[in-house]
Amino acid sequence: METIIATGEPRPLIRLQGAGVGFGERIALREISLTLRRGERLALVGANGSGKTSLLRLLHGLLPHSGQVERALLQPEGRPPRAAMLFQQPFLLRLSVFRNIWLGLWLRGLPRGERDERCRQALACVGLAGEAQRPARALSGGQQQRLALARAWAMQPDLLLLDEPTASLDPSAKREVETLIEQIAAAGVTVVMSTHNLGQAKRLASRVAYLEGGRLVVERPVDAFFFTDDLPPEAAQFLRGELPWT
Ligand SMILES: Nc1ncnc2c1ncn2[C@@H]1O[C@H](COP(=O)(O)OP(=O)(O)OP(=O)(O)O)[C@@H](O)[C@H]1O
Repeated sequence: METIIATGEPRPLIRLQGAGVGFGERIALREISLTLRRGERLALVGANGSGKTSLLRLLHGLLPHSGQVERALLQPEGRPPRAAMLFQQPFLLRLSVFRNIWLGLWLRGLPRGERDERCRQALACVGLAGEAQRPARALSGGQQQRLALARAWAMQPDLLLLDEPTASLDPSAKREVETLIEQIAAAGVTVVMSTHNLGQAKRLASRVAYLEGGRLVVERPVDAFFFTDDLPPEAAQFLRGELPWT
C-alpha cells in the first residue's frame, strides 16, 4: 500500500516499513525498514544478489511490494518526491546528445523555451555542451554516463537513484562521475547509490546500508559504519572480504 505522510522537520522523503519484494518464488527483499531524509546520501553495499537493485527500484516506485512505502508530500506543490534512476549501462536513444535530454522533458510536458534552456544548462553542467549534436551512442562510456546524469538532472529530481553508476568506467571517468554526483547531492538532491566499491561509498555517502539475502542488516552514518568494531558479524566479514577499497 502506498500512502502519503505529513511532512515535518527534519523531513523524511520516503519511509519503508516492513517492505518486501518477490519475483515469483524468489524473495528479493524482506522486511525492509528504512527512512530516507532530504539531502541524505545513502550507499547500498552487499554481495551480488543481496537486493541492492531491487531496493533502488522499490524506492523508484517500480515494483509491487508488501509492507508500507510512504512518500512525503512536498510543499508548496503538494506532490510526492520526483525520482530519477541511473543504471550501470546508461540506456541512450539513437538520437543526438541534446535530443536524449530534450525528449524526456518533452514527455513531461515542459514548455518549449524552458525545455531547450534546461537541456543546455544540464549539458554545460556535465561538461558536454560541445557534444550536443553528436550521436549519443558515439560517446565514450564515461561521457555516456555523464549524459545520463545530465538527463536525470534536467528532470529536477528530489531523489536520484544510482545503480553502480561507475562500475564500468576507468579511474578518471569514475572520478568525473563521482564529482558530478557530489555536485548534484550538494544541490540538495537525496542520493541513493548501490556500489561494490567501498572507497566510493566512503567518499560519497553520508550513510551506508549493508544488505544480505534481501535483508537490511545494518544502516548507519558513514563513520559509524566504517570506523567501528561493533558491526554485526556478517557486515564486518563482508568489509574484510572487500578490502582493499579502491
Ligand atoms: N526481474 C527479476 N526476476 C527474478 N528474480 C529477480 C529479478 N530481479 C532480481 N531478482 C532476484 O532478486 C535477488 C536480488 O537481486 P538484485 O538484483 O536486487 O541484487 P543486487 O544486490 O543488486 O545484485 P548485483 O550486485 O549483482 O547487482 C536476486 O536473487 C535476483 O536473482
